[in-house]
Amino acid sequence: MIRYDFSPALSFLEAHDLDALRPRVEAAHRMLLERTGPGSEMLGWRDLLREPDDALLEDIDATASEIREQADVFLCLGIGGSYLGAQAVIEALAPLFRPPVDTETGRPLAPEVLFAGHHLSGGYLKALLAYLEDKSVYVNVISKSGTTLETMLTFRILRPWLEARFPDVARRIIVTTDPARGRLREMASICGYRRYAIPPDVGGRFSVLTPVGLLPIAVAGVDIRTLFYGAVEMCERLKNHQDNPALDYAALRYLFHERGYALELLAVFEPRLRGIGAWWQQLFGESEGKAGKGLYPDTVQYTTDLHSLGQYVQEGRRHLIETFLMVAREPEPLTIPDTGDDLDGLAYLSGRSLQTVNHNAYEGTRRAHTDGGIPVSTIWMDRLAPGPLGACLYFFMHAVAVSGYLLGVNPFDQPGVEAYKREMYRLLRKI
Ligand SMILES: O=P(O)(O)OC[C@H]1O[C@H](O)[C@H](O)[C@@H](O)[C@@H]1O
Repeated sequence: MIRYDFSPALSFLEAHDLDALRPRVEAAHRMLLERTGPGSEMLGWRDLLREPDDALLEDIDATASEIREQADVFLCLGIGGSYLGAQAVIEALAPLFRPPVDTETGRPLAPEVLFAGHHLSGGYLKALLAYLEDKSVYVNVISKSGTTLETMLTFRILRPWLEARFPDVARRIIVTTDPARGRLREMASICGYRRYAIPPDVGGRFSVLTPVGLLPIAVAGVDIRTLFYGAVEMCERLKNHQDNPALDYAALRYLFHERGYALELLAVFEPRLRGIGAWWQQLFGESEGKAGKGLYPDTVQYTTDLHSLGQYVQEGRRHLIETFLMVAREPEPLTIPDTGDDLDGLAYLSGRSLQTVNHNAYEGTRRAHTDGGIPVSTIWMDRLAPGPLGACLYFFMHAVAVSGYLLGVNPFDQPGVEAYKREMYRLLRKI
């Protein structure tokens, strides 16, 4: 379900570079599989795929069905890995605009899934509260630590608002947090909120296939079982050293990192994949950005960004590599009509699909950027559907673990994130 084509990038390397790196790539891969690398206590994101908990998937689906029945809005409070995975999969697979409506009742078939607690904007939250007025609201408070300021402050503001409007408020608040510790866990126990557990050995940026991502994704109407088992299948496939696209991707990134490249652009041609890019940025940035190492991860959405950043990518500083994330088979094509005239000079495209034009835009961009001195490679997902997307999520998680080990860092911790928090709390205690 995932194919990685790195042939264009090879022209920027010596013939033996990849083969010379192979033993180190396999050693890094063995570290992951045999749990001998740094951070091996945090490999729950693989274990939950190797021993699927079908009862949990069914429970999440049952809760999601209740929420889909009862709620107009499902509000997810979380930041970083506690919302990026859910947002990414929902953006990729759920209806793009308003959810479909029940033809008899006129009610939307699914609630709007909205996000908050991912910043400290008072204006945003005031506008959101006004929007939620007179709506049936369920809230999922998601925090592994149970102490993250943005999430918990937002919940502090929302709690009285919910209590004033919903007599069954305890039923409408679902907490996803550590099963044994943290303030949020205690609050849920004291206030009688329903709880889902984030496995202690799964880090936030690796938690999309736990209840952190799966409950919001299920509420949005996405088939979480097929998503989950797409990842299970990919986890099984990537156990082999041979014919392993995740190892090839990790190796290519490492080779260019060692040759002084500083950034990686993940380029998508489908706006629905922009959220996957944001999730990928945290996954790679937070896993590799340590000890002065790591390619800075950035996401671009083409062809849109070719009209704003295309100049830089084509002729700016040659310090970036470009990885395209493409969908091989598009859903129902949109055909360009024959308008009976050629006023726009585009009559020659009549009868072709817009998807065909977009794919040719990709091919043209790939060639131009290669000619412009950018090492380009492409990750192909065969369809934009739950199974292939689950495979894609696991592909990136597997690749970043191996890539982090190649860099000689622990891919599963994030000590640097505490620095700004220390400064911020020092100031907050003085206000
Ligand atoms: O889930 P939480 O504990 O609230 O953490 C949410 C996010 O913030 C932390 O500071 C880390 O940088 C992230 O890895 C994490 O996903």
